[in-house]
Amino acid sequence: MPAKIIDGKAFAATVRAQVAEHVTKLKDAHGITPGLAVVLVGEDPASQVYVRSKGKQTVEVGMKSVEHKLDAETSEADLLKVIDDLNNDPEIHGILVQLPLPKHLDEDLVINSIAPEKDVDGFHISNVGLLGTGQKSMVPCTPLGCLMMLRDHHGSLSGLDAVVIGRSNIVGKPMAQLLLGDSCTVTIAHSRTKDLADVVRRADIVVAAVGRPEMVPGDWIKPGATVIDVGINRLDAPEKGDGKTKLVGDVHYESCAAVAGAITPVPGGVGPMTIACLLANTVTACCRANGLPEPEGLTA
Ligand SMILES: NC(=O)C1=CN([C@@H]2O[C@H](COP(=O)(O)OP(=O)(O)OC[C@H]3O[C@@H](n4cnc5c(N)ncnc54)[C@H](OP(=O)(O)O)[C@@H]3O)[C@@H](O)[C@H]2O)C=CC1
Ligand SMILES: Nc1nc(=O)c2c([nH]1)NC[C@@H]1CN(c3ccc(C(=O)N[C@@H](CCC(=O)O)C(=O)O)cc3)C=[N+]21
Ligand SMILES: [Mg+2]
Repeated sequence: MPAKIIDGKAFAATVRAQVAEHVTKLKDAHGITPGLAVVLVGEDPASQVYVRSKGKQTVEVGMKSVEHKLDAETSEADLLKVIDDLNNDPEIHGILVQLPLPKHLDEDLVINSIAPEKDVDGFHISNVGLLGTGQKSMVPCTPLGCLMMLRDHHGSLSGLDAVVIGRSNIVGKPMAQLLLGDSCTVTIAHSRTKDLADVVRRADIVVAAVGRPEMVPGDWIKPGATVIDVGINRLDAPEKGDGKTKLVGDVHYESCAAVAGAITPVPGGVGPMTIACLLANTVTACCRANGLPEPEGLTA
């Protein structure tokens, strides 16, 4: 039987509808509008597309959207000043600094300068520590989106073998924490892992977050396993015409879909869920800032 395709685009639309409903409540009952600020340093075209689509969706769910575009040579002091102003702005409940930053800027320092309660990416050391100790935190958007799709598909994840390929601070590590929190037996694989194929073959759940186009072939997948493809790789697609490109994930979709029980496509899988979870985190942050009840089912 071919795999069930987990439709992240449709799922994200339902998450955004829940966010929009909660935003309306906040406005009508309390006169509060959640606000999200996105800070982009430099002119990476891919980041610009992504920032634009976040801004558009933020407005569509009824929230305030602010974009700070700083040039690539911005000094650390100037960037920290922008963040400090946003930390102190009562109309801003969420702050996202688009990564990666230009090399002259210290990413850890910059991220840790965001007020933890406004850190809707969940990258601040304080949120990382809270998540790792099972306390209420801001949960990173991409892993949260993956978790929502996994819970929806499986019901309970308890006791399942999960393999996360990739150990980055923004995807792999927090993903592993969330799976552990849902009582999976978790393995984190990376570039030094021996016999990756054998490790992946044991998994009921495979999350691929590597950044290598189509590197996971179908013959690594246990029949019936769930495959979550986080990878976003833009490749040239001369077959579509001159200068055209296409997006592919970190798994080889066709061969994996032939053996998996369920799989997320690229595009239309994890990506849209990431943005929806960013909006969800912003509403959650706004509710916490105002001592109001949080939307249910929109965090881990
Ligand atoms: N859909 C979405 O919303 C998002 C998608 N992404 C995408 O997810 C992917 C991963 O992103 P990110 O976590 O930031 O990437 P990083 O480059 O930060 O991390 C990649 C990880 O993959 C590991 N890795 C590299 N090569 C191999 C290999 N041959 N075998 C096993 N492991 C390997 C690395 O291991 P080591 O640590 O040993 O070097 C590292 O831990 C990218 O394609 C990115 O574009 C990212 C964020 C959001
Ligand atoms: N501070 C920070 N937080 C992030 O969450 C963050 C970041 N920096 N830097 C870059 C990565 C990447 N990322 C994506 C989110 C959505 C899509 C997405 O919506 N993708 C669509 C396709 C978009 C297209 O066509 O290009 C899809 O998969 O269907 C992709 C990638 C978030 N990131
Ligand atoms: Mg990275």
